[in-house]
Amino acid sequence: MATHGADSEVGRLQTVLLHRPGNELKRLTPRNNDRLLFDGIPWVARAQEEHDGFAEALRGRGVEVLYLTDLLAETLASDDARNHAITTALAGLHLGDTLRTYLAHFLADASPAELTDYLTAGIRNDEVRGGFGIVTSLLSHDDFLIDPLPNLLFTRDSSVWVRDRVAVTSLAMPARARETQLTELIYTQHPRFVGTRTVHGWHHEHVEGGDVLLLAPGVIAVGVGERTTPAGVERFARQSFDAGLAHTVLAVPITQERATMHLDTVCTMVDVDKIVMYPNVADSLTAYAVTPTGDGTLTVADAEPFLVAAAKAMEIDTLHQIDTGLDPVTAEREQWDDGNNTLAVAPRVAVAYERNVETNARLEEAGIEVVRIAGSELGSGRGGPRCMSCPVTREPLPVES
Ligand SMILES: NC(=[NH2+])NCCC[C@H](N)C(=O)O
Repeated sequence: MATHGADSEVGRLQTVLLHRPGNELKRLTPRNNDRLLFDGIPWVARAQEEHDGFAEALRGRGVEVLYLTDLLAETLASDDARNHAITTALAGLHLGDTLRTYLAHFLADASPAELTDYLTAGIRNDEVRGGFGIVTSLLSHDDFLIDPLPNLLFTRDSSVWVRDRVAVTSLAMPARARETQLTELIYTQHPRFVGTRTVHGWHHEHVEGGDVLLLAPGVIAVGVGERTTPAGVERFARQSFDAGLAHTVLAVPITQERATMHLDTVCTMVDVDKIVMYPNVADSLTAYAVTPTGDGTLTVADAEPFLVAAAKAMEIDTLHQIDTGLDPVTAEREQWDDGNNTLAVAPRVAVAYERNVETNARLEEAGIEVVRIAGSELGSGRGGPRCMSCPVTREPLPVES
């Protein structure tokens, strides 16, 4: 088993998990896009081109790019994994036994590549050639029997590596819940990952990877808002302490609304002690430091300004906020377009959407090298370079002497 893991947001990125957008995006219509968490209908071919540009930019920096669908298809070569994937995908109570039995046979006959496509792009009622019964008649022709997963694109949310373990997350929105069945399958059954120890899981309280920031080795910030719940952060903190993954978890309340669905929509680390932050929240963001007591209980400190609590936990003088100095309107526009959602490939080198001209200029003024990528179509799902990537391996940060 290769060694995987990450203990920061900025250690040199070695291996990353991406999902190249595919047929699942072709399922989006003006009637289902809200439910499927897209703000528009992307031009799929262009989204793929943009995504290929993203992957190339990463490879150009020496990063190994893994694709989720490749790993899934390889995983599904095993009968055990296939059976598991089929059973969980068909567990929904909307199917009924007649259709479920038909689909189970149909999917069992599919090749690993075909099955991967069905599991990610879904199956519509009118695409099925058998299993006809009362459910087929009463569902409408465009109802999904297996939901498509257009948000697989945002691999950050469906798993997160902390040190040498991977947390399979628990996604809050029904449109995304099934994603973690796939990441769990990959991490438990793909030959590359067999033996990896996991924490959390889709059956636990909600925690999404976009809320989890590895501020420094041993210090994890977790946003709590639309996606990660208070109970989710409690469970995650306890598990992280028990597994020796962290000594402090900072629970960071964020506004429960779409524009700030995850902590990484308002701030991301760009250096060991530098964070780019949406100016409109910078003054109000707070954190509760959660630490273990040793007897299994948790100590919760009073809320403090986020940057103060973070610096204390990280044992540094100051966590510097890159002051983008933007006026509130420009700041709000660029936040919406994921200007603060950068992916560090090394300390002081960050991938960002080219469209966020002002934020990028401020990053450069602060000494951060910005690797720009196109994202006009990718951005319609509301996610930037950080959301679209799950770091599997980062070089550990050098230990300060
Ligand atoms: N880590 C993130 N900010 N992910 C963005 C996810 C966007 C996705 N459409 C959703 O609503 O879930």
